[in-house]
Amino acid sequence: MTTTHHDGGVAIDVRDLRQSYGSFEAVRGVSFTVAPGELFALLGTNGAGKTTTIETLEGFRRPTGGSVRVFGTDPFGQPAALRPRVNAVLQHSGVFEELTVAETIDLARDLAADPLDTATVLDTVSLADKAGVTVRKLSGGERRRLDLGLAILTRPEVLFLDEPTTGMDPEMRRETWKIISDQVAAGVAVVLTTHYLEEAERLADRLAIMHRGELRVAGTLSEVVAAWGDRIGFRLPAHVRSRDLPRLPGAELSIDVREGDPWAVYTVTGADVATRTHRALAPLLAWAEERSLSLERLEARSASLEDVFLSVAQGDLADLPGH
Ligand SMILES: Nc1ncnc2c1ncn2[C@@H]1O[C@H](COP(=O)(O)OP(=O)(O)OP(=O)(O)O)[C@@H](O)[C@H]1O
Repeated sequence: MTTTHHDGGVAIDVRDLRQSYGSFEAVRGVSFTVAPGELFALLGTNGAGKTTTIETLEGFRRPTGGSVRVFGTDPFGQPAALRPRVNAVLQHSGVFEELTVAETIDLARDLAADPLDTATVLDTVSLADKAGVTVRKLSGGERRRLDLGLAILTRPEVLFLDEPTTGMDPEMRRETWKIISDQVAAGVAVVLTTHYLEEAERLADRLAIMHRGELRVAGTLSEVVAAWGDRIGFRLPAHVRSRDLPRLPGAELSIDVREGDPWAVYTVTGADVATRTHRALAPLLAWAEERSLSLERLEARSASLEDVFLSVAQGDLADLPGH
């Protein structure tokens, strides 16, 4: 019997998911939801557990703990109920090397209930001029585009994209982002894994950073970077030691090394960061003025997703606001 619950706008519901390979726990209590028309980006270090999470959502693995539901249905227990509604671009595509692009699309169409027509698929993924070329002869980026075409031709309501733009040049990547955002705009719920932070910045409605099987940070891009605060930084002037630097109100000082030189970095966190950053700058400039120091490469900026990612990757969670 098929039981499909309508979960008030939730397409994907992952609760305290755990997944082990033998005695090794690759996913250690992950929770998130994705709504129709929303793109959720799962970022993380190599081996963090992203692919394992996606494969569990696709029904390839039974969770060792917690639960996953897609439209209220258990993808491992009832895969047939979800097959018409879900599709994926996996890391390793399973296409036949000796078929042409058009033959590959036709084969996938034969298996689908209500597929897009071949010309539409070719046009959407800009492979019309490669229709007669065998898959073996496609470039890495073109193969990923074909994979995406095969995924969207079934008109899925949920799309799992596991590193969909790997091997693409910047132009093809941008075109692919447009294809993906068109899917989201049409109401598809998308879970995307990527190592390109810009890809997540451009596409994600919400994102999470995974490390060693756990979601360490999650939220919208602006929530994630706001929680990490602003940075005031400059190259440490010659003959100034870190202990000579002033304390600034609401800011925490650390010393980084950039391009081989020591840098002073003040991190400003808490509510109303922009005002606090502004207030911290005045005493810093006064301090430099009194000593006739010029603060080279002085910058005051919001944290970037890369700052947050690197902190998570380096595991210095003690420094991460909210942890
Ligand atoms: N079939 C398997 N058997 C045993 N261990 C596995 C298996 N598949 C994955 N792992 C391990 O589980 C952990 C999570 O792997 P997973 O592929 O989910 O990570 P990932 O975040 O997708 O990594 P990447 O970004 O490198 O693709 C890794 O330590 C990996 O070595």
